[in-house]
Amino acid sequence: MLSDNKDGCCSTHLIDGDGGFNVAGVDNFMKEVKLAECGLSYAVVSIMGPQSSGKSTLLNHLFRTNFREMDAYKGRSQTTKGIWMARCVGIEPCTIVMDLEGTDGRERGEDDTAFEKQSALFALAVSDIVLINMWCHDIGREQAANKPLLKTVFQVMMRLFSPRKTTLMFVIRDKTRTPLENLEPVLREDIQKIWDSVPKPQAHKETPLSEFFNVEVVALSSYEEKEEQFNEQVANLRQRFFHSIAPGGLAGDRRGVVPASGFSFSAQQIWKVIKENKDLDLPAHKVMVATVRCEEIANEKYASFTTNEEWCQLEEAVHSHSVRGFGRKLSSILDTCLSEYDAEATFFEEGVRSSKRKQLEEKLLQLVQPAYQSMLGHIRSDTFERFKEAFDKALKGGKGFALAARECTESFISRFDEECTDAIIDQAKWDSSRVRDKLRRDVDAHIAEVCTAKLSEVTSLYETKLNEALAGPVEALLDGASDDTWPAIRKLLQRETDTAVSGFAAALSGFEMDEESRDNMVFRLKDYARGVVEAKTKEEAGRVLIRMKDRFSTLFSHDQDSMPRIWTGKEDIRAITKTARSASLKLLSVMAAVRLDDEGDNIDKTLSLALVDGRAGASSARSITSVDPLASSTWNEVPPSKTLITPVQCKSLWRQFQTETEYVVSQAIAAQEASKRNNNWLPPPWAIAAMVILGFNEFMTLLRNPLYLGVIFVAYLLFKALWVQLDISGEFRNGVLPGVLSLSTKLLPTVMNLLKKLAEEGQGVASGEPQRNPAVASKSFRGSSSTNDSGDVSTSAPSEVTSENGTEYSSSSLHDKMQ
Ligand SMILES: Nc1nc2c(ncn2[C@@H]2O[C@H](COP(=O)(O)OP(=O)(O)OP(=O)(O)O)[C@@H](O)[C@H]2O)c(=O)[nH]1
Repeated sequence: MLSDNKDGCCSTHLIDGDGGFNVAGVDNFMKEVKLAECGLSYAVVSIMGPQSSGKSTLLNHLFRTNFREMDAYKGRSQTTKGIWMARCVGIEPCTIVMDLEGTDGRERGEDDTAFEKQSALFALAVSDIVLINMWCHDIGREQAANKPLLKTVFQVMMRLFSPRKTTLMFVIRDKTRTPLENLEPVLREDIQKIWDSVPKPQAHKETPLSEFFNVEVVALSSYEEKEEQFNEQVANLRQRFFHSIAPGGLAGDRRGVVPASGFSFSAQQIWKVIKENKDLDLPAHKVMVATVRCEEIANEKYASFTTNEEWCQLEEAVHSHSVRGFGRKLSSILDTCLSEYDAEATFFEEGVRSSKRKQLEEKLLQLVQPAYQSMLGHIRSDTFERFKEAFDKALKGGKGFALAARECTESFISRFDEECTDAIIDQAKWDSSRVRDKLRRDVDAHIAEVCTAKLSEVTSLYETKLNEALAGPVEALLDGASDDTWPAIRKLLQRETDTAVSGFAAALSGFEMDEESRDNMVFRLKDYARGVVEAKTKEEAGRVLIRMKDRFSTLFSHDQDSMPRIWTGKEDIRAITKTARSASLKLLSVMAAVRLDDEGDNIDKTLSLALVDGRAGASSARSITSVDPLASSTWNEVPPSKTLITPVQCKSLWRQFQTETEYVVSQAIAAQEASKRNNNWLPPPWAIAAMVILGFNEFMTLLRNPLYLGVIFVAYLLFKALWVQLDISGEFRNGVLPGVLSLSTKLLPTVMNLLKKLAEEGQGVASGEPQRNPAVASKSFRGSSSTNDSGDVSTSAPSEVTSENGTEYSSSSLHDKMQ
């Protein structure tokens, strides 16, 4: 029910005739006249007076409104029902005027809940200026129509806890010739009388009327009879409503005024209280209105913040990555939101306004906090990742570990602080120290992890170096076991350890470790070096028997020039064996214990005495000295931790060694004897001399008759062929009797075969085919091959035997037999 005229006046039914508050109508009216934007710069004027006393006519002329007026020709009857509201046209600041239903009407009752009283109280509560319309002729009259009205006004005024000072403007209508100067005192006297007659609460018993009201009086000519004058006087009166709220203006003290945006709610609540017939506490009402309105504004601003595009984008972005200028952007959005609240709530009661602002701020900050935490999380993880990269780069660039760690930590923690400052929301001032602590912990943990990895890298590097520098040489030194082996190993260990330790200490210097930790690490490296030597020695001790056999074999089968030995019979096999065994025993004694601490021991002597030197006499003295020095599981001077081969094990190993080398020695002895036999093939010199002297005649006969020589030569060839065919020397190798038996079985077939071959060859000669003598060819071939096999052997007849035997006696053959 909103009406508008062409002049821009807008009016609405505020309260209908049944006392119903037109909420929608008022809200529409407020939007239409943009009342909410007025803040405190607005005034409310209301008019009350007897029914059909020309109120609407006056208001329409005074404020250019469009209230319904009674048609003059229809007679006096009620036109205005309830309360109407309109905006005054052309009056600044915005002035709202309310036209109240006329009093004294026959339609309403007289009790306290009468609409007349309720609307009067409402008008007093919300208006700055109340116009009281009265007929001029009612002034001074005892039964005047305005008296009950004034009584009502003064009575309801008491129901306001802290009444505001309202301007009561008495508008005298249809003024007579009596000038206003004469009328006014009479009117004021009437008013005073009514004030005095009104029962007042104890607190206001003595309070004068002027405490509650500014009383103004104006008189207007009759609109119906002197319209021109009426219009002129109304125009003058209109001037008084311009800037009515300014100091000294027509409006009252405006103590209970609520900001324009809260007008609708305030009016509604006041009407509600009045309808419930309760007293009106305006200050409390003001606070209540402020509370409700500020909350409404705050909720509105909160809602508009949640849908703010800029904020939504920022929130979405910060979920996935860090946003530059996050704090600045968010602070600005929050600031705008709070400023808007401030602007709208500025005229409401300060205490309420601030507390609601605080609540709004808290709610907003609660809303944005996850985004801030997310931002801090991004800053932390980004900083940490960048720290790791920079730290790695610094280390690769050769910077000392501790220095790099210190510089990178400082640099990235301060970068984190900078970025946190960038993310700080002005309104919140949240503390980022917990996230900073977490970053610090992550950084420290990473440094510790890298430190451990780098230290183990450096350690394993130097351990590898030590391993390379020690394992091979130690093996070589142990292989050439002698009295100097352990001194040499100790020297090698010392030298290599010193080299490694100096390099290791230099590498550790960058870590700036405390002295104790560094010493511990150096100590562990030294220990490792010893461990390498010990492990190598242990490994070699595990295959000492093979080493001993190798050494024995090498020494036994080779002469001083490392040439393979040929057992010609001149060698002293016993001495050679003893030397080789002593050397092998040295190997055993060297590997029996780890001697890195240069503490003398008698292992070598004990072993020599027990196994080599003392052995000759041992058998004879066995019955006398029953104590075996090797019958023990520990060496006297060596702790068990350093013992690799116990005395008992040495003994057992030596027995095994002897058993396994015995065959080689016996083979050598056999070879030597065979060699001796071969060398003794020719008869002794005296026999040769006897043969020459005694066979001189036969020799001369042969010289004289060459035919004998030819026969002898043929016989020799036959004999030689038989020798070769029957392998006579081979057959007799196993003894005389087996040789004779074997030859007797093979002789006849071989002779037959030989004769057959000769016959075939004779036949070949008879048929005139030139043919080589196969026996000669065979001999020539075998002779040359045997010469090749024997190498430097040059004896003629026995050379083949020697050469064949010589092959068997060579060092390699001996070795093969040992294996
Ligand atoms: N005598 C006289 N009559 C007037 C004056 N002004 C208006 N009227 C007449 O009084 C009658 C009622 O005028 P309204 O303006 O409707 O009066 P009202 O007080 O608004 O009436 P309700 O709203 O019903 O209480 C109309 O016929 C007017 O012409 C005036 O100054 N003097």
